[in-house]
This record gives sequence, C-alpha cells and structure tokens, in this order.
Amino acid sequence: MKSELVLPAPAKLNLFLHITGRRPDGYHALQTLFQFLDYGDELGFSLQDSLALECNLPELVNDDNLVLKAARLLQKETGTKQGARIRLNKRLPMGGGVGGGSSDAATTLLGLNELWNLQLSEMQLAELGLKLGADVPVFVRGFAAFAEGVGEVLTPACPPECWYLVLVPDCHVNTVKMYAHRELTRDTPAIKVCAALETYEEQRRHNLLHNDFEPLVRRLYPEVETCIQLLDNAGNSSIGQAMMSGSGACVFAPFASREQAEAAQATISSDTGSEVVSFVARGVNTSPLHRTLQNLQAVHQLEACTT
Ligand SMILES: C[C@@](CO)(OP(=O)(O)O)[C@H](O)COP(=O)(O)OP(=O)(O)OC[C@H]1O[C@@H](n2ccc(N)nc2=O)[C@H](O)[C@@H]1O
Ligand SMILES: Nc1ncnc2c1ncn2[C@@H]1O[C@H](COP(=O)(O)OP(=O)(O)O)[C@@H](O)[C@H]1O
Repeated sequence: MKSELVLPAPAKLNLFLHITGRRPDGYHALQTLFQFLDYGDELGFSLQDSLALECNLPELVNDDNLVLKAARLLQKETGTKQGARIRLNKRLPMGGGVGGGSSDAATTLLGLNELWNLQLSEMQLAELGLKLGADVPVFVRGFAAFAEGVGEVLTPACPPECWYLVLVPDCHVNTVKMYAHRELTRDTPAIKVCAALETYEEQRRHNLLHNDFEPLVRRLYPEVETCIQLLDNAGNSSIGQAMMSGSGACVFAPFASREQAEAAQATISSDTGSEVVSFVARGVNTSPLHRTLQNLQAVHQLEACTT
C-alpha cells in the first residue's frame, strides 16, 4: 500500500469585507480581514502515474474541480510528468463564502509540491494560486491577513482567536452574480493598512463591522436573513455581531468559548427543529495546513537525525 500524504483544507471567514472600487478588468478592489477556521475539507495525496481525483461527493469529480485545475497547473508550470491519486473528503458547504474550493486548490498546490518534490517557494505557489482564484493566495500563505488588491496583497494580522458558530443557510449564493449585481456597494472608502487592525478592533467593540455583500444578499436570499436573525436571537453570550462571510451564504457569530458557541447552536437547533445546518469552529491565525506541514517536516528531520 503506497503511503498517503493527508492534509487539511481549512475554511476562512471574512471578518469584514469592504469593496472599495472596480478595476478596468472588471475585478473588484477589496479590503478584507481573513481568518482561518480549524474546520474544513481533507485531502490525501499518493503517487501514481496519472492524475485522478476521488471524492466522497461523486458529482464533484469533474474537470472544473479546482483540485484538478491546481494539479494540472502545477504540472504545466514545472513540466513534471508525475501523477497522483488525490482523495478529497468534502465537508465545507459549496458556494458558502468560506472558501472551500480555494482552500482545496491551495492544499493541492502545497501537497503536490511536497509529493512531487518540486521545491517551489510559497510565494511562487501563491502566484500560481492567483491564476486559479483571488482567494487562493491567502490559503497558500497560511497566515491570517488584512487583504487588499483582489484579495492577494496580504499583510499579516492577529485578530482574536475566538470560537465561531457558523450557520449554513439552505441556499447557494453565486459569487460572480453578486459581484456583477448593479445594487452592490462598491465605494466604501479605503482604510490605510496601518490603521486597518485598529479600525477592526474599534468597529468590533461597537458592532460596526460590515460586509458590503451582506445587505444585498440578505435582501435577495431570505434564508440568509433568517439565519442572521437566528444568530442575533440566540447569541446572548456572543462577543460580537452576527455577520456574513464573503459573498455568502454562511453567517457567523463570535464567542469567547466553545461551550458558549455550542450552547447557542443547541438553542438554534431546538428552536428550528434541527433544520439549520451549522458547525462550531475556532478561528486560528495560522492555517491548520501549515501547522500540519511543519509537523511533518519536524518528523522528517527527526527521522533523518536518528537513522
Ligand atoms: C467574495 C470572496 C471574498 O473573500 O470570497 P467567497 O465568497 O467567494 O468565498 C472572494 O473575493 C471571491 O474570491 P474567489 O471565489 O477566489 O473569486 P475568483 O474565482 O477569483 O473570481 C470569480 C469571479 O468573481 C469576481 N471577482 C472576484 C474577486 C474580486 N476581487 N473581484 C471580482 O469581481 C470576478 O467576476 C470573477 O470572475
Ligand atoms: N474543490 C471544490 N470544492 C468546492 N467547490 C468547487 C471545487 N472546485 C470547484 N468548485 C466550484 O466552485 C464554486 C464555489 O466554490 P466554493 O469555494 O465552495 O465557494 P465559496 O468561495 O463561496 O466558499 C462551487 O459552486 C463549485 O462549482
């Protein structure tokens, strides 16, 4: 049995999201604060001659899957003839605003870089990642960040690592359609990088954080509006406002402890007859992917020392 490299593909939250303009190429200029969650998909990589994807959701096995796109891009850029069997265990909601597809792509870039011993730097992989999607670079770099540009200009940040209750509304929000919507707010004044974290702290204390997609998505998708209200009603012990992540549909509220987040989750479950899908996860400023890779490297170094 060939050994498998097993790596996490964590979710992200946008702790605020400001759209500050529209570029000539149609992409939007953003300012957003990314934090990872210790919850996500899992991928397994093992060497074989050709490239093949397996998934617990068979409908995801197609050429448009970002995992296969990332693997092919890496083959093309490096000229490697190596292949891989890639196993994707999908847990994250799709089109949920928590970056599942982008995170899968980033984990594939880092995983195959290891498996195929390509020795590309994280900067090189982040540049490749940007060709796959604006959210891929932050997952490749693996640090919580204040992001600008289209989401790829990253300044490390350390927002509090609190616990989040994330609700998954029963609807799929199309990111492209939301970006193209004529009623989207695109003129939020830009803030300076050096002031961004102070602004975050200040706005967080006064429940003034905002996501420019949120008013539009709440209006177009009643499921999202309902979930925000559920969080507002159940979140007595919440330490901040309920918000939407990315272009939706997921919404979240922060808590000081796992127990408090789980208590709010239980209240919502009993109020709704367990109809709303949700999960509790911790916000982390270093990606679980990078922690796993560092641990693997430490094990390899130890093995090299003892043999
Ligand atoms: C909204 C955000 C916030 O983090 O997240 P999600 O809700 O998708 O998780 C991201 O900007 C989503 O990034 P991502 O999902 O990687 O977008 P891409 O695949 O690069 O782009 C999909 C389409 O969205 C639009 N797009 C994307 C990023 C951006 N800064 N401006 C845009 O206008 C473009 O029309 C593009 O063709
Ligand atoms: N590995 C993947 N996981 C999830 N979605 C993927 C994947 N590869 C491609 N996609 C496509 O990308 C779209 C958005 O994916 P996703 O990253 O889950 O959304 P979001 O960024 O809103 O969280 C999906 O609707 C799907 O069509």
